[in-house]
Order: sequence, then structure tokens, then C-alpha cells
Amino acid sequence: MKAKIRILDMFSGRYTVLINEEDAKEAKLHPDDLVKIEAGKKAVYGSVALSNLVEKGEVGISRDILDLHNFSEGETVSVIPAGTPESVRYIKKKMRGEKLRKVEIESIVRDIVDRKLRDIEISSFVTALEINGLDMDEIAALTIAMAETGDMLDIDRKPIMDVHSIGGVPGNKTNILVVPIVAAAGLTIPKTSSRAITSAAGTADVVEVFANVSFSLDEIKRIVEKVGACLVWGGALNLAPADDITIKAERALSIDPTGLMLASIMSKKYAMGSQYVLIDIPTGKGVKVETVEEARSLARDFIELGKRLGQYVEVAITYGGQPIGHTVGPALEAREALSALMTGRGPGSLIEKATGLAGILLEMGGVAPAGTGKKMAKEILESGKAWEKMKEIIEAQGGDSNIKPEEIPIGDKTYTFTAATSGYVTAIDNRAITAIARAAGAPEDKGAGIELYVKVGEKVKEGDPLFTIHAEHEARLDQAIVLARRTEPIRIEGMVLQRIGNI
Ligand SMILES: O=P(O)(O)OC[C@H]1O[C@H](OP(=O)(O)O)[C@H](O)[C@@H]1O
Ligand SMILES: Nc1ncnc2[nH]cnc12
Repeated sequence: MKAKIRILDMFSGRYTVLINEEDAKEAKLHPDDLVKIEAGKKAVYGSVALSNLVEKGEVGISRDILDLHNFSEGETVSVIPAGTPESVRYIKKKMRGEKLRKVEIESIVRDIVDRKLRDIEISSFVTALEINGLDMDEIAALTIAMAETGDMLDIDRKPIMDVHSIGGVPGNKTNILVVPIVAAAGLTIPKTSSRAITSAAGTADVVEVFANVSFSLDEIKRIVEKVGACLVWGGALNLAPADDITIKAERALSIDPTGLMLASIMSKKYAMGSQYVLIDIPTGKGVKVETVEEARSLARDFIELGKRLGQYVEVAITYGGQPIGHTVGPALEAREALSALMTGRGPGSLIEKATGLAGILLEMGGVAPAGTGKKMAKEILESGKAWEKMKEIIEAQGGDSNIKPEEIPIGDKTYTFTAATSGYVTAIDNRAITAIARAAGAPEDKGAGIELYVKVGEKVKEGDPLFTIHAEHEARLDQAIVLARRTEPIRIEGMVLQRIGNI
């Protein structure tokens, strides 16, 4: 059918196409049918919704469709029923646990990017990957298809360094320190991050507290050519765009299937032109990888995938058995990261991890002799050079480089949990900490999160504060308190853990 475009002041996140009920009846269109909207060379796909908010002969499109193609108000378009895409068959094949061929993977990725696959089909794909996994041939095909369906960045500098954490550990603001340390040593490091996937704050959510993170490729090129680094959100770019679409489904389900994680991380690195990549695999109870054996096997996969893409990859298996530093949630983490950069001091776990990772990159990039990288990274941090570089990055990304970390607003609705008995902190439950911070509103509410006063191994007395929940809204705080009471996120025990009598 032919219709005139009406642009709706609505952002559905689902590419909604509103059709007048009478028109829909004549054209045999039903709610949620996939349709193609075409005008000349422009074509987009969207899901039908029926409404008399649009007149007969009109087709309403949500504003998110305009991000793909610039249709104008009143423009005449064809609305064509699109049927079920071929790639749905391949998703079902993976659901049955069968291996996918390269062309089948390419077809799925193409249809994700073209929005021919809707959220429900994309979630099914992600779930099928979580259950049945991918082998290395499939992962390599997925990575290349994801990169090649988007743009590529071409920065005229060498070497291009990069770092990426597989995430999962709460409070992981580490790369906000790593990037300026490495750039202060003269290396180029254009870092893209995702927003939170399973955690309460992805690196992009944290950086967004004090600088812009959404830039075009040209802007990133200018920033990196000027200051040697950036800390931006990968999702704002058309770099491996399927990655950001699948991340949406992963976030909703709070899962990060290993094969997809490898492909989505490495496709972005490939598209950014990164030549030397350091992957951080936090390992421990309650994170994505629980044992060192699993971490080693994943490390081999990253290195093998890097080889297939022509990249030199190293992996750091890091301690992820409890949160990094003392804060969880975007604004609280921004305070902690900036203050560590500013003073050169901070929680041991954060400083150790950041200088350890930065040190490896300094050695990989050839600016520190083997075995001296960490020491050099520490000197750069403690001398204030990393903070000077960070100020340049903040300024280049439109933030205020005179920022005072302690003035960053945090949620003012608070509740502090105290120790019910004296003893030692024997465990901090990563999953519970993340769930509580998310219940409090993180990452969407930037000020929401958790401030931790104790770490594993520390001695506490009855009544000592253990952690404070911050929220921006009372209702969110209440939800987080209920969850915290149910989950016991910090375990305190005496030195005698159990007494067992005659059995
Ligand atoms: O912890 P969750 O949310 O699962 O993982 C997502 C986080 O992990 C990675 O961190 P980085 O950008 O390498 O610092 C991603 O970019 C993102 O910030
Ligand atoms: N699936 C993913 N995509 C991008 N970055 C990630 N970091 C951790 N998991 C990721």
C-alpha cells in the first residue's frame, strides 16, 4: 500500500510503524507484523501497531526509524508486508544445537543490522547462543560479519593499543585509569566501551557522568589524533552495530553468552583498527568466569580469534572474587576513579589492577622494557601525568576538566547496613551487590549505587557500617533495601566457621 509519512513524537526503541485500522484491515496487516517502508533507495523495516492516531492513507513512524533513514513528513512511501526473514530458520537451527555455516551467520547479522529481526527473535538468538554456544569457526564468522556490516575507523597513528574487560565484576572502573596512564606514555589508545551488560555500571555509563561519550567517527578521529586517547561509548558509532543491538537483549536478560561476547568485543576492536589488544578476564565467584581453568580456555579463544583477525592479543586473568574498589554505580564510581587519577592513590584493588593492566600495555606497545611496565604505570599515575592526560581527554570530550570528584552528585536517598555481629568479612557476593545497585536504579539513575566500607578479610565489630545504598528515588531505595535484607551481600563470620559433632 502507498501512504504518507507522519513522524510521531515517540521513541519506542522497537521501530514502530503505526497504521490506521481501516488501512490495516484492507492490507491484511496485523499487530507486530514486519513491514518494509520504502521510498526510492531508502528502505527500513518496522513492526506494525494499529491506531486511529494516524489517518487513513498515513503511516506513522517512531523517531528511532529516523536514525536509520531520514524520511520527511508527508513523503509518499510504499508499505510492504515483509514476512518472516530467512535468518529465523538459522536461529532455530542454533536452538537445536546445530553448527551454523558462515553464510547463515552473515544472514543473521545482516538482518539484525537491517532491523528485519525483531527483539523477540534477537532474544531467541542470544538465548540459543547462551545454551548451545559457538565454535571458533562460528565465532570468527560472527566477528567479521559484525565488523563488516558497519564502519571502520582509520587513525593515522601506530601502534594502536586497546584494552577491554569482559566485565561482570561490580565496581570495575579500572579502564578509566588504564587509558590515561597508557596515553600519558605516548601510546595511542582509542577506547570504546559498552554500557552495563550484567553489571550496575559499564565504563561508558561511568564516563558519561563527567564527559560526553557519544561521538561520530570523525569526531573520535579528531579527539584521538589530538590527545592520543578517548573513552567513548561504542554504541553511538556505526562500528559493528549488531553488537549494540544484541547487547540490548543481553542486558534485558542479564546474560553475556561467551561466543557472542568474544565476537562483539573483538568486532569493535577490529573496526577500531586496534593492533595490540589486552583483554581483562575477571575471575572468581559470582562473575562471568568462575575458575582459572575456564579463564585460561577463554584466554586461548581470544588469542586465537585475534590471530584470525590479524591482531596481537594478550589476556590478563584478574581477581574478580569481590568488587573492585569501594564503589558501585555510575556517579559513585566516577568519583572513585577520578579521585584515584587526581591523587595517585586509592583502594588497593583498583590501583593494583589498573597499574597491572596498564603495565602490560606499556610493555606490549614497546615503551617499557619487559618486567618494568607496572612500575612505569605507577610512576605515571603517582606523578600526576595520568591525571593531566585525563583532563585533556575530558576536555576533548566536552567535559569540565576542573571537575572536583567529591562534588559529583550522588543519590541522596540512603540507607546504611551495619554488622549484626563482630567477626571477619568472609565473602562479598558480587551478584547480590550488582542486583542491589540495579534495584536502587543504576545504571540509568547515575547517582544510584553502593558504597562499600569493608572488603574480604577485614575485621568488623558489631554495629560497624558495612555499606550504604544510594538512590535517587525513595521507592527504588526501598526495593534495594528489601533485596539487601534477603540476599546477605556481605558475610561476616568468626574465626570458627563450623562446629561438627558426632555424625
Ligand atoms: O560488567 P558488564 O556490565 O557485564 O560488562 C560490560 C562492561 O565491560 C566492559 O568494560 P570496559 O569498557 O572494557 O571497561 C564493557 O565495555 C562494559 O563497560
Ligand atoms: N558482549 C559484550 N560486548 C561488548 N563489550 C563487552 N564487554 C563484556 N561483554 C561485552
